[in-house]
Amino acid sequence: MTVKLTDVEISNALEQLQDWELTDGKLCCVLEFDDFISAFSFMTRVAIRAEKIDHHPEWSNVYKTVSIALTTHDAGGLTAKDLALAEAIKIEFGR
Ligand SMILES: C[C@H](O)[C@H](O)[C@H]1CNC2=NC(N)=NC(=O)C2=N1
Repeated sequence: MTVKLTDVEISNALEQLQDWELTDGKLCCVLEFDDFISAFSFMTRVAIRAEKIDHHPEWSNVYKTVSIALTTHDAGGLTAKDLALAEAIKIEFGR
């Protein structure tokens, strides 16, 4: 059973994660790349990391923009798994 983060834990996490905001209870960001191939290769790298930690993003890609929303469906809110995936995304984005 995955434990939901508290409001304090969420606001602490948001302070660490620049580029991210809370929208409808999900951890969201919109990332811009130089071109489509950079955006899509980023998504491929994140997909491999997501599969390894068994936690998957809700996301979409339009040309060189990738929009991401993280939540834990099993828990009905944000958990440590979302923070772990956000960290992996941050590493792959390069900040
Ligand atoms: C069985 C498996 O662990 C679950 O279905 C996982 C897979 N990836 C997941 N990803 C996300 N974002 N939320 C989940 O609740 C979730 N559950």
